[in-house]
Amino acid sequence: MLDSVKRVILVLSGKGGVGKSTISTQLALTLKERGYKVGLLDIDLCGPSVPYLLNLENQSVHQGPEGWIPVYLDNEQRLGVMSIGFLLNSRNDAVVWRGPKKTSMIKQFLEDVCWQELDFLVIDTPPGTSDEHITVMENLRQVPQCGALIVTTPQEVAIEDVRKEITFCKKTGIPILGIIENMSGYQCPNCSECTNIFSSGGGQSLADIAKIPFMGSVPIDPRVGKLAGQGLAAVKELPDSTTSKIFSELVNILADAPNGQ
Ligand SMILES: Nc1ncnc2c1ncn2[C@@H]1O[C@H](COP(=O)(O)OP(=O)(O)OP(=O)(O)O)[C@@H](O)[C@H]1O
Repeated sequence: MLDSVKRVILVLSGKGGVGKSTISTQLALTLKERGYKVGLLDIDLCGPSVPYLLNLENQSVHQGPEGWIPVYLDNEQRLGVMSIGFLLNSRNDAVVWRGPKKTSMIKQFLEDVCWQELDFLVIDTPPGTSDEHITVMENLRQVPQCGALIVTTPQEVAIEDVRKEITFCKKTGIPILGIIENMSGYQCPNCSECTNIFSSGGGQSLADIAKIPFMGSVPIDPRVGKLAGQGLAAVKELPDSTTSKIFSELVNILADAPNGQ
């Protein structure tokens, strides 16, 4: 039920393991810390990591009279979460489904979850451009305030795949909000110095070439990795970190953007 959702942010990546779920969860947590009502929908059917990242692994989803009731992170119900992970018996269960079954599950996720009134719905997608993406894009096309945030790492191979994501968004008509680079160098937790382990500046130069806003570079910060599994926001726990600054700025941009673009 997306009628009660003001803005949808689709988080995409060309490759797996670039930190898309970390970015999605930290974005949702930052929005919640700013006082927004937020939903986080994990449509990575084969590798749902959001329940783990928010320390909600033992929770399950309940069926209410009007549809599925999301799992809430907090008592005030400011952050609701829906993931296939809540429907599996164990973290080790594998979803071995063909396209049509995946498609109908995603449709259910988009149509049958009672989100209540939401300021933002953040959707964490699987890597690449699969059946799940096509289904979600087709269903979101009617949502006027919907845009995609593309996550990449600085390496050339990841950047190459972002080009495909850009083309995919253009073909499916979803506006691109911007590119965010993750794992951009290693930030030492002791001295805060940042070392570029991979190449640097790839996300920024691709954004310049494609004329897409660049939303910032999140360094590899072991403290951010540790927040995973605890459902904690970097903006609250690590207020002086680069990661915190990037997410604060990202939320400023998203909050100010007219029509979500
Ligand atoms: N900026 C960061 N600093 C430190 N660790 C990070 C950072 N970003 C992600 N990680 C860690 O990298 C691993 C992969 O991140 P994540 O699960 O978010 O990637 P993903 O792109 O969603 O993966 P998949 O494609 O498999 O769903 C996790 O262990 C996460 O804690």
